[in-house]
Amino acid sequence: MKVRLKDEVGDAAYRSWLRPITLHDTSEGGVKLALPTRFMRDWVNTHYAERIRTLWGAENPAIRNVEIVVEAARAASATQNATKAKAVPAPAAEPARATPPCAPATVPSNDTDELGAPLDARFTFKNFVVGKPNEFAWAAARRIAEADQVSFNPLFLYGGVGLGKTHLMHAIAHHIRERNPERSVLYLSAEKFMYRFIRALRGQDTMSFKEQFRSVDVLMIDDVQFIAGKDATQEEFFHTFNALVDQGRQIVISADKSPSDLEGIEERLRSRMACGLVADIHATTYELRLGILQSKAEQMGAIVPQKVLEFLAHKIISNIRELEGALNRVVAHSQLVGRAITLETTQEVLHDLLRASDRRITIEEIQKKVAEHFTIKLAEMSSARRSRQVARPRQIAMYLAKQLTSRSLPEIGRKFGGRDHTTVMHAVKKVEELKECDHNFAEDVELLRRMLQG
Ligand SMILES: Nc1ncnc2c1ncn2[C@@H]1O[C@H](COP(=O)(O)OP(=O)(O)OP(=O)(O)O)[C@@H](O)[C@H]1O
Repeated sequence: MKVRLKDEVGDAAYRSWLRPITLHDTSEGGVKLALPTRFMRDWVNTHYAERIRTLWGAENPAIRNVEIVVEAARAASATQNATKAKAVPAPAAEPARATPPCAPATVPSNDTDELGAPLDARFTFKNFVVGKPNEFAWAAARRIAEADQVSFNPLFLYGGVGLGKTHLMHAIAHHIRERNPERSVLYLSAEKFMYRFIRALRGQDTMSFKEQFRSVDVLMIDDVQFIAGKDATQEEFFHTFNALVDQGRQIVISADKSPSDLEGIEERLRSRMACGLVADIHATTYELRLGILQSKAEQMGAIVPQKVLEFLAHKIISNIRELEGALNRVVAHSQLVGRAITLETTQEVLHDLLRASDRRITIEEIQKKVAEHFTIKLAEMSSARRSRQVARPRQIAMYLAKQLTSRSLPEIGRKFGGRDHTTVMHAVKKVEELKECDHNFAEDVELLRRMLQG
């Protein structure tokens, strides 16, 4: 039968799907054929089962029932590998996330596989402070973490830089693993997904890539905006996504924008990503910032006067990562010099940060100043017009926004008529190139910078 099938489906498909089939057991009138993973079983069931039954029936008329199953022993080891694979260090090629100060780092693992990315042990629900800006995302994340059955698929979390998307994703993974260690949870960045995919393509090993990704119970992909414009990776992700949803597995995705605002992502993938629950995390409020500072100080076992916490919550408003960094600096300084934390020492230690936040230049200010300087309408900063007369000042404004504010590329792009982060990147590069080769241009940009910095 296998020879016949090989002729019919071709060598590659045969090697991928049919050669691994083994005879599981036979009973009167029936036979069970086994495959090592659920994904392979489902694939063979969908694509080849009918043909197998016909051929089997022709060769063995007494066999009326052919069932395709997952062989327990091999399946268990496949699942175990997938489960273990998630908590291992990222390969060197994956740019590491900045490790926050005092970080007790990641959940340890002895595994050598490198499918997923490590989880930060501090990013739990217990350590996540809930407030108005994030309560919806938090509630959705808890629901996913606590549910035994998929209620909405995928969960799509989005929000600005450093507002807690990764923290919530790790919290979901920790919670599921604690409650149900049997469930395989795979967390990784979209960048790492792409890296793994390219490696599989190069090594002509896409079969095992597909198998690994499609046999997990929960797949979590962080910063999906990274695959914007990466067509092959999107295609693969699209199929992985569909295969998992079809099998009733949970998917959680994060991004810096909502699915409908993601540029460079194919329409069919965007609409798939939007069809579950989309939950956003808004910019922080004073109350949330204060709550987070209190919680972080407590976790660090540091005595920080309430006045200092309130001062920081008022002053550091950009994002939670920066807020946390400021508190870490104040506490570290006090421990190193052996002095209690006061409002004065805090101002001293953070003088650079506070000066920047006192005179925080906004993107709107930059747009206005640049538009005035080049005598174009302010609206051109966000318009779709591409003539040099308006495009160049727009690029300069993007460049200055990158230099003079702490906004991320996607945030800057949003302020310029919802442009993609790659457009901002291109603008920054272009202005840098022009500054190098055109002295007058460089002077113009420098003048604008000085005017903005007062
Ligand atoms: N509600 C919260 N409670 C406690 N800590 C928080 C909260 N939100 C964010 N943080 C902390 O802020 C830092 C940045 O959060 P995180 O890395 O999750 O942001 P992000 O939204 O994924 O950012 P990016 O867009 O850069 O990927 C982390 O140290 C995280 O623990």
